[in-house]
Amino acid sequence: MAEGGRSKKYEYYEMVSDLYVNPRYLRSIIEKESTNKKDNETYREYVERLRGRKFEDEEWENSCGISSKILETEVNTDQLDVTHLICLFENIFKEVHKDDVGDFPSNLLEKLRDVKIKRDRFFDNTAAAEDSINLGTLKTALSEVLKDVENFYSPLDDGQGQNQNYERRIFLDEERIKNFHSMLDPSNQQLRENIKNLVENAILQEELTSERDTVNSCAVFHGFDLLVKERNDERVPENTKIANEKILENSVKFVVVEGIAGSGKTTFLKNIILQFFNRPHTIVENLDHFDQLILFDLRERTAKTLSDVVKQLFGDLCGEQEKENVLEAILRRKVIFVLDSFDDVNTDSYKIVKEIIARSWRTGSRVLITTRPHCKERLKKLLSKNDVSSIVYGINPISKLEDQVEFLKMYENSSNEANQAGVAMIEKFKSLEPEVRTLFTEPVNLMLFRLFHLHFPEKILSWHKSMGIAYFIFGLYRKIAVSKLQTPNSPEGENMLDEMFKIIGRVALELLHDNFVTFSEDKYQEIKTSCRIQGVNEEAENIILGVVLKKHRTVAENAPQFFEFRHKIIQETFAAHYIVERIFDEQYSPLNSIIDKVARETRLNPDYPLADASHGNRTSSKHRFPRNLLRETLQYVVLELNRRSPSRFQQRWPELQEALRDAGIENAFDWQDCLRLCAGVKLVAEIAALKRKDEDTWFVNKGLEVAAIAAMLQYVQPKSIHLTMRSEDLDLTQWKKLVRRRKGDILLVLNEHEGDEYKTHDDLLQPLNESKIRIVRFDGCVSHPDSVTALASKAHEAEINIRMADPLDLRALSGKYKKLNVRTRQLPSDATPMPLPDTPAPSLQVDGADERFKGAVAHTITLLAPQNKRFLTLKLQPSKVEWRSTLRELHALGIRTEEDDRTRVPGIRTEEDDRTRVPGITTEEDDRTRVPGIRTEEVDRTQAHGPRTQEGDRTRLEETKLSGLINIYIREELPEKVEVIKVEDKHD
Ligand SMILES: Nc1ncnc2c1ncn2[C@@H]1O[C@H](COP(=O)(O)OP(=O)(O)OP(=O)(O)O)[C@@H](O)[C@H]1O
Repeated sequence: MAEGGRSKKYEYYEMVSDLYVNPRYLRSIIEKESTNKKDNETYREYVERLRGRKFEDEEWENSCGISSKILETEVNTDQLDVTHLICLFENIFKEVHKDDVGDFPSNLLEKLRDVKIKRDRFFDNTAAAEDSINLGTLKTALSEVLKDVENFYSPLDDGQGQNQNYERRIFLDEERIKNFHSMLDPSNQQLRENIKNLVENAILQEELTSERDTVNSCAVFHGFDLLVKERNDERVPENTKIANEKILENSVKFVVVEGIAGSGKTTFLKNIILQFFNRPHTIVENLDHFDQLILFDLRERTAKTLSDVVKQLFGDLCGEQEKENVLEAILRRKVIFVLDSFDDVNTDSYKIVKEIIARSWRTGSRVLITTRPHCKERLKKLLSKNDVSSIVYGINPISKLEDQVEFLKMYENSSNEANQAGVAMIEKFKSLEPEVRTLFTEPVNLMLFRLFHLHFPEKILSWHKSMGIAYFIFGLYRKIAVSKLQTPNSPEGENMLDEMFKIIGRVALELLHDNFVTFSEDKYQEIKTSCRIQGVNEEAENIILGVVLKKHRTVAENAPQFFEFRHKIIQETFAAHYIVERIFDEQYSPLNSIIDKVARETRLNPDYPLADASHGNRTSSKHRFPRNLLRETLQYVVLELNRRSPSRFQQRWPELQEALRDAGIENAFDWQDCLRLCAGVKLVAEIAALKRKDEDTWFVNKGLEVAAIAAMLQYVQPKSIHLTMRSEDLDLTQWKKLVRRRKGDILLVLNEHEGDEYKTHDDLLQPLNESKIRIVRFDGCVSHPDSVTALASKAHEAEINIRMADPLDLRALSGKYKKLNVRTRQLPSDATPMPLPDTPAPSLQVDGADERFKGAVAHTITLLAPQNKRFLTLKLQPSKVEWRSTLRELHALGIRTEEDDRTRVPGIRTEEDDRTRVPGITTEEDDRTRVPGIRTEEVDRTQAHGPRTQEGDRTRLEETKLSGLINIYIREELPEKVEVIKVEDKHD
C-alpha cells in the first residue's frame, strides 16, 4: 500500500484515467467552436448569447450540474478540468450546431458522452482483470471522437505547435510517466542532491550591500509568530498566534502568508525551501510529509507554464518533449508548491498559479504562497472561485526590544566585520526613543538600521517617528555610493552620482510602472548607456550600479541573466525620490503626467516590452497606465514631499490624493493603513479619520493600528473605541498618545497567554490620570494601588474584570462599576482584610484552589468579602475538591452569594424550578433565607421520584441552609452527590 492507504494500483488508475482525456485537446475544440466569444464574457453569458435568451438559474443548474458555478464565472478555459470542459463543449456545441442538417453534430455529442462514461468506468474500476478491457474500449472510443473532430475541424493544435499524430498528442507517454513517478521517489538521493545544489546555489547566500557582503540565510533566520488572519475553517480561531514552525499544521490547500514590504515573506520561504533540502529542521514542522518541493518566484518571467517551472528544477529528467510527462508524474506525488510574491504576479506567472490550482487537487499536495496585503483579496477571490480551501497568516512584527536586539545580534555574529562596531550599533539601537524603535518592527528596517548606523551614526539619535524610514533610504545609498567611489566627496564625483541616481530612479519608476521587479540584461545595458551619455566613466558606473542593483539568481541553469534592485523597497524609494524631484523641477506639470511620462517615453522605443496588464488596465480616465503597482511608491512620495516642503505638499495634496486613490487606497482601512508609512502626515490622518466618521465604534485589535487611531483621533472622535489585544502587542508610547487624544468611551480588554494571566498592566493604566476618557470596560491585571485610583477616576458604569497580581484595596471602585469581577490567587496568610465594594455585589474567583490549600482559599475569600458579606458569585478552580467543610466555614462566617441562574447547566434542576413547577411546595426556612436564585439539587431529585416525604423536605431544608447560599462554580465532573455545586465552563 502507498502512504495514506492508497494502493499503487489506485494511483495508477487515477493517473491513467486522467490522462486519457487530455484537457488541452478539449480546450482546443472549444476554442474552435467559440471563435466569436468576447474576452470578458463568462461562459454562461456566452451560451446565453448563442441561444438568444437568458437561463433561469435552475435551468442553468440542470443544464450544467456541478459545472454550473465555474462556468458562470470563468471567461476562458484555463482552469476547467475535463468534466467542466465536456459540459461546456456540449452546451456550446448544441447551440452552434442547432440548425445543422445531418447526423454529425448529434453523433459527435453522443460519442463524447460515451467517452466520458467509459472514462468514469475506468476510473471507478477496482478489479484488475477489467483494467485492460476498459482501457482498450476507452482508447477506441476516444480515437473515434477525435477522428470525427479532426475531419470536421482542421487538425487540432495543442497550443505548443506540436505536430504529431493525434494519438501521440492526446496520450502522454504512460510508461514514461510511470518511470518518472518512481524516479521521483523521495528516496532517490541522487535527484534530491542535484536539486539541492541548484537551490542552495540560488538562495543560500544573501547578498547585502555587495557581492562580498553576504550572509548565510539559514544562519541569520530569526523566528517569528504568525497570526491567523482569515480562514475558511471555522474551527481555527481568528487572531490566534502560532510560531512559524506550525504553519503547516492545518490541512488547508493554500496557505497564504501575508506581510507588508520587508516583513520577511521571501526570507521565510527561502528557509523553508532550504530546510526541505536538509538544512536545519527548525523552521517548519511536517515538511517531511511531502515527496517533492516546487519553488517559483512569481516575479519571474522565464516560465510560461508549470512544466517550464518543473523543467527549471528537474532539468536532468526533462528533455523538451518530456517536461509535461515529468510534471504529470510529479503531480502524482505529494508536492509542496512554494510560491513567492503574488503581489508581483505577471501575466505568465498568474497563469501558472491557475495551473497549479487546477492540477494540484490530489490529496497531499499543498501550496504555500506569499503576498503583500493589498493583493490578498485578489488571491482570495481566485481561490474561492475555484473552491480551494485556504488560510491567511500575517507575519507578526518584531516589536519587543529584546527580539529586535536578538535580530541585530544574529546578523552581527554572522558578519565578517569586527565585533566592536556591532556592539556599539546594538547599544545605539537600545538608546533610541521607544517611539522611534517602533519604526524597526520589520526585518528589512532592522537590516537598514545596521547601515544607517554605519553611515549616519550621529543622525540616528535625532530621529523622530514621523520621519519614517523610507525617506532616509535614498540618502543612505547615496552615502554608500560616495564612500565607494575612488575620490569620495569630490564635487564632480557627487554630481556624477546624482545624475546616475536620477537615471536609476527613472528606471525604477518605469519598471514598477510596468510591473517589473526583475529585468533583463538588455535593460541593464540600457541603463549603462544612459549613464555613459551623461559622461559617467565605466568604473564609477559599475561601482554605483553595484550599490543599488544585484544579479537576480534563479534555480534555472543557463538561464539568461536578470537583474534586480537590492530590495524592492530600494526600487520603490528610488522611484519615489525621482517623482519628488520631478515635482520640484516641473512645477506646473500635473502629477499624473509626471508619472505617465516615464512610461510614455519608454513606449516610444519599439523594442521595449509591453506593459504587463496582469494587474489591470488603466484605473482612471485621467491617466493612461495602471497605478496600483505604485501603491507603496506613492506613499513614499507623500512622506518625502511632506517632509521636504510642507507648502508644496499642501499644494499637491489633491493630486496625490487622487493618485493614491487610483492606486487602490480607497476605503477607510486603506487610508488607515497608509498611516503606517506616512505616520506624521496630518492630511493622511485626517482623511483616514473622516472615512470612519460614521462608525459609532472603532474596533482596534492589532498593536500596529494603535498609532494610526491615535493620529486619527485628532480629527474624529467616535462614540466608543473597543481595544482588544494582548498586552504585549500594545505599545506603551502609542497607547499614551491614544489616551491623551481620546475624549469619550473606551473599552479596554487586555488578554494574556495562558499562564501569564497575572502579568501586570499597571504601566498602561498610569496614563489614564491625565486623560479625558471614560472607561466602560476594563479587563486586565493590576498590582499597584495607583492603578486602582487611575481606573476609578475614569470608570463609569463600567464592567470591570480585574486580575489582582497583588492584594489590593478596590473600594475606590465603588460607585464606578455596574459589574465587578475579581480574580485572585490565594492571598498570604498575614494579609490584612481588603473588602471588595458592596454594591453591586462583586464576583470573586480564586485561582489555584486546591485540596491542600482549602484553608487558604477560605481565608482569601473572607479577606476579600465585602462588608455585607454578599458576593454575586464565587468561583473556585479546580473542581475535584470536596468543598463542603469550606462552605460550612464560610457560611458560618455569614458569607453568601446571590446569583446562579446565569450558569445553570442542563439537567441540573433547582428548587426555584421546582417551586415554579409545583406551586406552593416550599418550606418556611427556605422562604425566609432565600436570596433570589439560590437552589439545591437534592430537592429536584426527591421530586423527580414523586410526592415528597416529610424526610425529603427536611433534608432539603438542611441542604438549603448550608449549600443554597453559596454557589461555587467548578469545572469538569460533578461529584456523585451534589448539594450545592453548580458546574460552569470557564467563561472568561
Ligand atoms: N526572519 C528573518 N530573519 C532574518 N532576516 C530576515 C528575516 N526576514 C527578513 N529578513 C531580512 O530582511 C530583508 C527583507 O525581507 P524579505 O525580502 O524576506 O521581505 P518581504 O516580505 O519578502 O518583502 P517584499 O514584500 O518587499 O518583497 C531580507 O533581505 C532579509 O535580509
